[in-house]
Amino acid sequence: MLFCAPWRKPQAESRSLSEIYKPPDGRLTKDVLLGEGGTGDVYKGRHHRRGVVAVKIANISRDEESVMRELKFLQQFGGHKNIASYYGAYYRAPLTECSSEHLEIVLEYCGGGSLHTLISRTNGQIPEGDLDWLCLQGGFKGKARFTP
Ligand SMILES: Nc1ncnc2c1ncn2[C@@H]1O[C@H](COP(=O)(O)OP(=O)(O)OP(=O)(O)O)[C@@H](O)[C@H]1O
Repeated sequence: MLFCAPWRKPQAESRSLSEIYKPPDGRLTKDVLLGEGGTGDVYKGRHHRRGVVAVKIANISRDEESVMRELKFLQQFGGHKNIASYYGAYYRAPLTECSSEHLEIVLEYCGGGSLHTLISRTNGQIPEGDLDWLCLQGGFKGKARFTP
């Protein structure tokens, strides 16, 4: 049986985003562009402790609410076997007065590519065994089964 936690009014966060999401203690590098999403571009990168990761550059100046919603989701569900793990987020101040503030969201790198890529690559003819596996999973991170 499922129980819902009682709703509590969120406490006003008095700290700034730059205080909450401090830049990493080590280095986070970005390499090739993996894709573009609603909240920002995603790069393959390397984190000093996690190794190969995906880094989403989320523009908080443009739509802070969507970015925070996505972050909340990742913090809550990132440990699920079908959802990329969330490793942390780092605040990047604007470089100039005209540029934007960003959060660099560090995620588990999923090397299998997207379902969309798989459909295109197989011309819509996903092998039956793979299809069974995908349906059973209800989604996929692509870590085990497919290679890019
Ligand atoms: N953890 C990851 N590992 C590998 N590639 C990723 C990862 N996350 C995203 N990508 C790549 O970046 C693309 C954009 O991902 P993103 O999650 O930002 O957007 P989306 O899910 O396609 O759309 P939306 O932002 O609207 O939810 C994906 O299609 C995928 O190619």
